[in-house]
Amino acid sequence: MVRESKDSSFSIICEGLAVGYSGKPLCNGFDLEINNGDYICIVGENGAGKSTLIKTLVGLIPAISGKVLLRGDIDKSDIGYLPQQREMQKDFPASVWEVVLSGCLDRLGFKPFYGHKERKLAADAIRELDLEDIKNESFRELSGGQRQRVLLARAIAGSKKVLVLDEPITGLDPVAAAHLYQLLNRLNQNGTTIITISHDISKALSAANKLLIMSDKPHLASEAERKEVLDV
Ligand SMILES: Nc1ncnc2c1ncn2[C@@H]1O[C@H](COP(=O)(O)OP(=O)(O)OP(=O)(O)O)[C@@H](O)[C@H]1O
Repeated sequence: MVRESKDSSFSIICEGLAVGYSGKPLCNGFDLEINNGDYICIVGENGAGKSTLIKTLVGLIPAISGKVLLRGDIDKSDIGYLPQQREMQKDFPASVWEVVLSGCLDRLGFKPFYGHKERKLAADAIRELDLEDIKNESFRELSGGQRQRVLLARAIAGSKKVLVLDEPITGLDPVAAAHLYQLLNRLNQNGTTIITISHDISKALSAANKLLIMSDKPHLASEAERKEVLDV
């Protein structure tokens, strides 16, 4: 049975959720509740279905069975998504500003153009991620670390409620990766709910309050499992 959280103003609830492709599940149905303020790190072996779960959570692919419910003060447009670097177009012919602004597309509804509100959200995200100096530069000419920051700004412009990040440090050098973790911590401390996949488990875990182990039976790690993962 799904528990209603009284402390949070919203929850993302997986109810008997099984994810996969072409009707074939990668896992058994499982229950999970994500509350606002959570920082969840998804871990598991290669091919376990971590990215598939994330894509199902953000609504890019349908669940095989069960469902994802949004409860409380949240809707689909409140969930910002950062795909894996290898899945996005690196030679996108747009400026940093245009890429960040495009994060507000979902907010436009039936409006044909970006308005003052969307421009302000994009400008705030650019400031927050320290991108003002490069905001007129071409996205395709940036380094991997800069690109990742721009894409994070894009996701934040779309929503600061929930950020779903698929291996956000892929391709980043250790310094850029450390900056990214600091930034995610700051966002989380300021109220953004974060759901991330990371292979750098010890770093991700130092910030995450919940660890979701993706396997045949996806579940939140016990304290003992958490310690075990950290010791590996
Ligand atoms: N579009 C797709 N159609 C069919 N099968 C897919 C598709 N994308 C991924 N798969 C398969 O689903 C399984 C899970 O893939 P997924 O990318 O979710 O795993 P992962 O845990 O994120 O792996 P990794 O740690 O290597 O990134 C893999 O066997 C993969 O080959």
